[in-house]
Amino acid sequence: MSIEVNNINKRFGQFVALDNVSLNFPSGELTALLGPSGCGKTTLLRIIAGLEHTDTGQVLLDGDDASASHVRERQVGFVFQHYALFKHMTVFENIAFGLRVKSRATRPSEKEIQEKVHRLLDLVQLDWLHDRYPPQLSGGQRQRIALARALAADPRVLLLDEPFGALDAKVRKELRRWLRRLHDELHVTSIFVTHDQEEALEVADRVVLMNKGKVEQIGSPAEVYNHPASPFVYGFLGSVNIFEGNLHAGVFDLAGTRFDVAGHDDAQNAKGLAYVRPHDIDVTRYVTGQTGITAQLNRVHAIGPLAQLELQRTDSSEIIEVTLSSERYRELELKEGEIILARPSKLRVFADGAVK
Ligand SMILES: Nc1ncnc2c1ncn2[C@@H]1O[C@H](COP(=O)(O)OP(=O)(O)OP(=O)(O)O)[C@@H](O)[C@H]1O
Repeated sequence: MSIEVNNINKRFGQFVALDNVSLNFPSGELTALLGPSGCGKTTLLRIIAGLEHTDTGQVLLDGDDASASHVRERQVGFVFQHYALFKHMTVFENIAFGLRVKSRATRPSEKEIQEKVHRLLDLVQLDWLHDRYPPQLSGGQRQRIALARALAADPRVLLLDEPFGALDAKVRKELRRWLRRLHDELHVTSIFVTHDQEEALEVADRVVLMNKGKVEQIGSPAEVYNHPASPFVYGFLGSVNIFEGNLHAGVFDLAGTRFDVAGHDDAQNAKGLAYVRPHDIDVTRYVTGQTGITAQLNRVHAIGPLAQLELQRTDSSEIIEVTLSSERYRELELKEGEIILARPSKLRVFADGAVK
């Protein structure tokens, strides 16, 4: 089922939680809603589910206005961070619960319930735990059971609100791969809320980046990571260095090095801010007369295939983060404390006024 939200506005008192949000969630895709705490992700999810009303705007499910339809009619499955499984029921009965409470006319037979629950337990690879009680499960197992329980009702949409938020890093990683595989099998339209950028980039078909109740960017994980549309997205997805420079007629001057930058032809001696990823900076030993940002090499952290360098500009106290391959770092034979030159190989410039 496809989901469309149009011009959604939502306030809590004076606080604007969602500011004119319009989005499309294509059928069968797994979309991540990503953004910092309080940006409105959960509110949007609850509005789609029908658990929260909008002030203005529309939710369309498969093209039909859902405003009048009750939560139950929307056929939405939920998994939350702390999903309350019934502690006094076995795993099997937890999953069967939604089927058993159906009205007599729609309730499956006992045989059908048995078959369906075992099928779901197979799907989440936990059939061997069917007669355990929730307190006898690990956190990761509990979330997989929660997902099986959400799937029991044959939802047309699956909404997951930080489903792995309470688990430790290693289990989170395993579970997000597992979720991706499960999604590839089932293809239920799914929306996944997270504030963890790595999780969103690894799991989702598409990422929606939100900030302060607004959508900042929508795209595939590669698009949003490689081509951030705004300074916020740059800063939120990975580390970034910000350099101030002069922007004039399509040229950005950074400490004497000039870069042609697209989209700024009209700029007249304006202040610009260049956003540069740590791996898009090269460094060389200092040579008089060569251009580049002069900096002192403060510290190096070289473990594994990458070397992380911390530099301090000599003309200000600003710190620059640089990532090199360990091989390149060894070739350079640099020493901590040495003065070196840093040169961005790729940058994206925003006029100062565009930076919020
Ligand atoms: N029922 C409510 N009453 C008042 N304010 C609310 C209510 N629900 C949410 N808010 C506020 O709306 C904003 C958005 O909340 P929301 O839960 O959607 O954020 P979020 O992006 O999911 O954040 P988190 O990652 O912390 O869960 C927050 O500032 C929150 O305090």
